[in-house]
Amino acid sequence: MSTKAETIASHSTAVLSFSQQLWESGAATYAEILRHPFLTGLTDGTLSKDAFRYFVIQDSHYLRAYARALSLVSARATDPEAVALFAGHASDAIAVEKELHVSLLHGLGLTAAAVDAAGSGPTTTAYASYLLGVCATGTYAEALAAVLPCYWVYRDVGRELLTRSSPDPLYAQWIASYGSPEFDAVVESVLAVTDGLGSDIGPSERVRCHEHFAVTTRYEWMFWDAAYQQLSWPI
Ligand SMILES: Cc1ncc(CN)c(N)n1
Repeated sequence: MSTKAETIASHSTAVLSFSQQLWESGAATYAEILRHPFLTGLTDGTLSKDAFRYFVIQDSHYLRAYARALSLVSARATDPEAVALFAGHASDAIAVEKELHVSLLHGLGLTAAAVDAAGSGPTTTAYASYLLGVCATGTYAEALAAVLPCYWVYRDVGRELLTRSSPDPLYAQWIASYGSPEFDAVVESVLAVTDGLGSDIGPSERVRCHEHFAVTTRYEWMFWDAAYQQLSWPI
């Protein structure tokens, strides 16, 4: 039986691009994400507004941390185009929090003050801490592998959900934003940067990249699950 490192190394010599190799580490979780009742409830309109409210509030907190993580990815990049790409995405994450969430929050009867008062929940805090930890202390490739599911999972979920949309206008608005051609172009640019790194990465760093990708894909599932259950701090 081959070890995890040998399996990953054999993929790296196969025809798969680096991003496709990483995707394999999160593929089983991605299949579960599509089946999660939060997402099926978005498209059939049965998701409770309280669960969606929780999600939008927590996503505001998440996007603040995500912007800081992307700034760290930008600082670790050496290619000037990648530096500019991730710095731009960090700035965009702040803008998304302001624009998309302001309109969604308004539609949900929430205010920015309510978002601040709710604070970052347990799953948001854990996910954000993991991202920031890897981006601050890992290599550039590790940082990229950790943030990649945030782009890629949302793009693919957006695409998938767009085929079904939602009878609920607020849910349809959220689905349209991640299923848009503009977001697709953003994700493709990050996948191109990821694939450009593939041959420069050593075996142990490659294993860590796969671990980060698998963990943050799991956190994506957990983020929707936390909203579905409206998880709060136990103490
Ligand atoms: C939790 C989470 N993950 C990813 C995304 C898309 N950037 C998001 N808005 N929120």
